[in-house]
Amino acid sequence: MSEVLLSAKNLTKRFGGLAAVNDVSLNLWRDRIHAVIGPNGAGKSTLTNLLSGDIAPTSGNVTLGGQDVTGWNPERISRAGLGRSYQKTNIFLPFTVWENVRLAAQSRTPHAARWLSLASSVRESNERAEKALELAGLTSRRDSIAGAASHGEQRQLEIAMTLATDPQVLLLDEPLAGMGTAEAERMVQLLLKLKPQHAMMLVEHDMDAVFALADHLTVMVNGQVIASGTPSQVRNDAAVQSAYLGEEEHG
Ligand SMILES: Nc1ncnc2c1ncn2[C@@H]1O[C@H](COP(=O)(O)OP(=O)(O)OP(=O)(O)O)[C@@H](O)[C@H]1O
Repeated sequence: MSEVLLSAKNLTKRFGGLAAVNDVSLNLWRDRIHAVIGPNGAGKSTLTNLLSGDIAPTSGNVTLGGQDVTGWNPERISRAGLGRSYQKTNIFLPFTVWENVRLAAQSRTPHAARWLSLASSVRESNERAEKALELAGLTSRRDSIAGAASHGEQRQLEIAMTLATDPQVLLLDEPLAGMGTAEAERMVQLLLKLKPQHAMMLVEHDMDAVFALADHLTVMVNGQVIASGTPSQVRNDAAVQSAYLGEEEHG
């Protein structure tokens, strides 16, 4: 039986008179990929920012692993088990792939242990980094300079850096953006591999990937959820077709 790892209830975020996210509720389950789709300006990034703590909601709340995390800062939410990959890259380009993942793993070490360089904490973060590198399929690229890696490998590296923080919930912002067919296919396989251990929310414009990957879809327009359900329920929803999918010419 799958479990709910993150639950958002009646989330609203207002910017002045604009409700960028308007009364949105959703659950993220372990072993399920939940895609959030919608046209530009629908509120997908704002929703992601609300879940990760990058911005605080005007009203509503977020529960992570059964704990109310509403209003917590991103670092505290990350420590509570939420990992987020950003559209804009966080990679240190002159460093190697390994060094980037190692730094991300180290950020999870308590400050005191970090400064004292406790052997056990160094060992622990090395192990987390090794595991993340392997999960992301980058072990053979560990000594490559990140800046010299392909676009697809850099996106894999971002996921490895997120995994190094040992998250239960993954928020992935357009992981397929700018990828060619082969790279996109590799990323799809990676996300499917990560699925059993994680609850995943995917914001993605690539509709083929969304329909190939998602177990559940939430469709947003103008800050509101206009439909939510399985891909086939959403695909056949008249409101979705006229508001969004029709424009994509998706069969
Ligand atoms: N910091 C802000 N201040 C004011 N308005 C904002 C702010 N952030 C977002 N908005 C507005 O909120 C609405 C939702 O924006 P958001 O970026 O969440 O949409 P989106 O679905 O992620 O779009 P895209 O697919 O283009 O990334 C837009 O009208 C946007 O202009």
